[in-house]
Amino acid sequence: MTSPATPWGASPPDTFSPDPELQAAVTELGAAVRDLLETSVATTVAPGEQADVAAGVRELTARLAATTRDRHTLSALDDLPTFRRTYSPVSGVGHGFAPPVQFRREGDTVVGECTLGLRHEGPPAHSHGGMTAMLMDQLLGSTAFLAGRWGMTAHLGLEYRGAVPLQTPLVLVGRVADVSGRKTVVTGTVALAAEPDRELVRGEGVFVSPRPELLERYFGDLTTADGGRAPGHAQAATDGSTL
Ligand SMILES: CCCCCCCC(=O)SCCNC(=O)CCNC(=O)[C@H](O)C(C)(C)COP(=O)(O)OP(=O)(O)OC[C@H]1O[C@@H](n2cnc3c(N)ncnc32)[C@H](O)[C@@H]1OP(=O)(O)O
Repeated sequence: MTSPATPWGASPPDTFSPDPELQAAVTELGAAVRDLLETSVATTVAPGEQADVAAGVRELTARLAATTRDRHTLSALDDLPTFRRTYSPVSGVGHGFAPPVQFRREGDTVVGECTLGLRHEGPPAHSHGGMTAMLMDQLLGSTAFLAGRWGMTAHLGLEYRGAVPLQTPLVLVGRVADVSGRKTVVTGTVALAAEPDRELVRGEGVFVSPRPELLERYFGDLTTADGGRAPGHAQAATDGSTL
């Protein structure tokens, strides 16, 4: 496999060194919010207690709102060349909704494990179909990325073959199926970790590295956390040779 690359360039992961104190605090806050979200949809405590807790949560939110970033500003913990995204709703340790899933290469596949919670519920006791689609999108996109082929989702197709249970370890496996020009086709599955060969969801995605005009339109205003221009500003490969 080639080194992961994005329109923002390719850099070895060890060239980005985020502030460890910030990383630890964001990870801890993400975990605490995750617990809060999960417990908030599971709690059966009395209405008065829930109202009291809501008031306390609003106070805490006001403290965090003292300084915030807008959508064009990267988090100080994020690195575009290595696609390190701390607040991804699927893989971000700083995101309370995220399971979160970490993906790794295994041979010619990309594998991730996670357990969904009540905050991801669709049909009772089972995953929302949109949540499973989000998992699949991230799995397939990460599979393309870890094969050195960054792209945006142009097409995502899903077959829901079995309901995905909550609070049960899952295994996600992705594989690059085809590569041409700026386009990468990836397939993937979601299964129970205890029964990895029985596919519950099967997906196929087409990931396309956008042409330069689109990159500029989407990401041209991005700045780093300290107000500088985003590193190695977006430049599309025209033929996919570096992606
Ligand atoms: C580690 C990272 C994990 C991230 C996982 C999450 C990923 C995401 O959520 S991305 C967000 C969701 N996606 C989007 O918002 C994308 C919206 N769509 C777009 O911006 C554009 O349609 C985009 C960028 C996909 C393609 O635009 P553009 O660069 O103009 O492509 P275009 O020149 O038309 O086509 C390039 C090639 O792709 C093909 N292609 C484009 N769209 C599709 C499609 N839907 N299906 C199949 N092939 C397609 C074309 O046929 C063409 O192929 P070929 O070179 O063989 O002729």
